[in-house]
Amino acid sequence: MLSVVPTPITVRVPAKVNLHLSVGDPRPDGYHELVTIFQALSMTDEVTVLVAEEPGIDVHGDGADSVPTGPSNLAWKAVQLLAEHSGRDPEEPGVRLSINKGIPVAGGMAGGSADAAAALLALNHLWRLELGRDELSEIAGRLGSDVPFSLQGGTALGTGRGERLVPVLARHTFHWVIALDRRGLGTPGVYTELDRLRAESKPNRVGEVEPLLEALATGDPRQLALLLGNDLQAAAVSLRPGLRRTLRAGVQAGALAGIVSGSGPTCAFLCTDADAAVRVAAELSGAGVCRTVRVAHGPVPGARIVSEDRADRPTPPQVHA
Ligand SMILES: C[C@@](CO)(OP(=O)(O)O)[C@H](O)COP(=O)(O)OP(=O)(O)OC[C@H]1O[C@@H](n2ccc(N)nc2=O)[C@H](O)[C@@H]1O
Ligand SMILES: Nc1ncnc2c1ncn2[C@@H]1O[C@H](COP(=O)(O)OP(=O)(O)O)[C@@H](O)[C@H]1O
Repeated sequence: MLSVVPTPITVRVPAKVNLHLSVGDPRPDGYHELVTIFQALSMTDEVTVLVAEEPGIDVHGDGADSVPTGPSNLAWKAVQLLAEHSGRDPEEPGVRLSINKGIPVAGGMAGGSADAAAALLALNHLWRLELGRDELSEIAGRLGSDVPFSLQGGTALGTGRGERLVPVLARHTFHWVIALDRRGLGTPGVYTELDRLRAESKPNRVGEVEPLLEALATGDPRQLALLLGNDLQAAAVSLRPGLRRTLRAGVQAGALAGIVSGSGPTCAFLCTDADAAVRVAAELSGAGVCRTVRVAHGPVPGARIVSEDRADRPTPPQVHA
């Protein structure tokens, strides 16, 4: 018997940085109420989904060794949730995932969330579910607080756990230098450390978000640099004191400002323009304060299909006997 097998679908999905991250008190469900501004950056993962009798995941690229390939992989959880949602057997979804990591693992740049968002979008097409963005975003929010933003991309205001999003006007491109640390930091531990610090002293809190929204609208990186703020930074630095040196080194290298990205330990440095970012990156890599340095820009779009060769297209499909 002949059966037509849809060809694989690849989705490219961006990392994020939080330009503003205001963390409230813990809620009864253990999450913290946030007011955050996400920006999607030009560091990306690629996730390919393909129909396969033998389900599974393979992971390639930077940090692949520390990404789980079993059921705890967030992208696999996305496969199972979407299978369940669409009446398939979540234990036998009949697909393989191939993940190519360009986003640092456990770096505070939402790499796992990005892969989950990519898997949702790719399967929506592979399985021809035709779910709209709102429905996908609702499913994404059940996988993790950052997953809806990985789908949406651009620049957005996040509230609630970070999953309720409103797009933000940011007409200009901002240029960043990203300093990757040698080891990751676990997100829950960083939130717990912030609660601990707050119980014993009164660490500074970031201010209101409105001035930062105005700076984004003007597109002036100097104005934006003055307003970057992250309540989790103190907790990340407390757990990883070496980050203080990294943050200082980036500014000494010529960045306008530096910030810990989300729960860290990655640090993001805002630069005046693309040339300045290249200069800062070169100097920072020579300072020996981090594992590696990259240049990125934002905002960029959220998860999007970069290769699609569906059976209903004029190109011939693969045919398996
Ligand atoms: C800190 C942030 C900032 O954008 O990102 P990362 O730096 O980790 O990428 C996010 O809040 C991380 O979002 P995400 O990684 O999706 O977190 P989730 O899977 O939903 O939750 C993991 C754990 O983080 C804590 N958590 C997360 C979100 C939130 N608003 N309050 C919390 O306290 C909880 O301990 C939760 O059990
Ligand atoms: N697809 C995935 N990519 C990366 N990490 C994953 C993935 N699925 C599960 N994880 C686990 O999630 C943890 C957090 O990873 P990641 O999402 O990259 O960081 P962060 O939450 O700091 O943004 C990792 O330590 C890893 O064990």
